Amino acid sequence: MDDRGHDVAPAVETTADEIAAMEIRGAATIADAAAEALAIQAERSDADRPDAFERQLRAAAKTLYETRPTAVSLPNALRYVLAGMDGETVAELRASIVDRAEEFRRDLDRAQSKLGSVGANRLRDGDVVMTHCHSTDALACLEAAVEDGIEIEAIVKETRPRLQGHITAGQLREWGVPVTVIVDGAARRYLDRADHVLVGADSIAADGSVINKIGTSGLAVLARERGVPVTVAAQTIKLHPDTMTGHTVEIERRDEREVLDEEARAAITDGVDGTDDGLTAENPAFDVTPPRYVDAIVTEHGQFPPETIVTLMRELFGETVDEPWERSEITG
Ligand SMILES: O=C(COP(=O)(O)O)[C@H](O)[C@H](O)COP(=O)(O)O
Repeated sequence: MDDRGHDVAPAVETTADEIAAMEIRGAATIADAAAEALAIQAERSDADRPDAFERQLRAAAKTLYETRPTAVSLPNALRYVLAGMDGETVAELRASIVDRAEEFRRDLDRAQSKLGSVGANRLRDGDVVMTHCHSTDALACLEAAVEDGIEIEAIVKETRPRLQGHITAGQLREWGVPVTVIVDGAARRYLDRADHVLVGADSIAADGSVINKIGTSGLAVLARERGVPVTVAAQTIKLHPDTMTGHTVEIERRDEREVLDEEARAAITDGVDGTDDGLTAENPAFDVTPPRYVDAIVTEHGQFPPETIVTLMRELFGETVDEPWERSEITG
């Protein structure tokens, strides 16, 4: 039994804790880790009956699902793997989950490299690309461009409060791309030098809205003002099926101490008598960029103006939103 009251393998709990603590982070990486964790649950299950095995798998999925609410790649991954659970015996069920998780992880990889080639087509020699946060889908486009011999430069927003921009900067330097790191507030000034804004996504809604790291929407508005095109790199696992029926995407609110730690709080309240209940910090982790500020969404199926993404969603999910991220209850 884990701290969340679910009967799951310790390795699944560890993965869930790492996702919650953002040691595993970024929508695609979270999906990959969740699929791997379900395979581990299947491999290590001590269930002696098929119904007990299924219950454990659904409990593991629930434990993973409850970690972070915004990246739809997480429930999409869990549902996809669970939907492949098939067999009459524990051994058959186990094999089906392990195979399905492997297939999922392979497809995720393939989709990202395909998307990378599509996105690289938007870049030309000498282009300067401004990034926000750290997105493996966005980086796949830049990697493909570098591999094609296209010379690019990057302006990397540091991305407060967790500074994921530093991860982006490190990766780009490894590939030999010249990088300028800026504070988030300097974006407007540096957009004058940028030819593209390139970001990832945690979820894409049916109306083409892009849900990504807090600060993305402000950057997109500024980019429109400056006439710099905004490209969103997002595999179809980021398409949010529930938004096809009018649901909105939950925005994660993280601990205020990420914004204002105890030392900073103490410095601000120095001289205030007693407990200063009047000082709070807000820490929404994501925001919503309306489709009118986005020029293109790049997926493994090609690139789309955001307003047309619903057509791709209908093609992939059908009217019943069954495919390819098949619906199946995460809990039993
Ligand atoms: O907003 C973030 C990460 O937020 P956090 O650091 O809070 O998880 C990334 O842009 C998307 O998840 C896409 O990443 P990827 O392209 O790797 O899926």
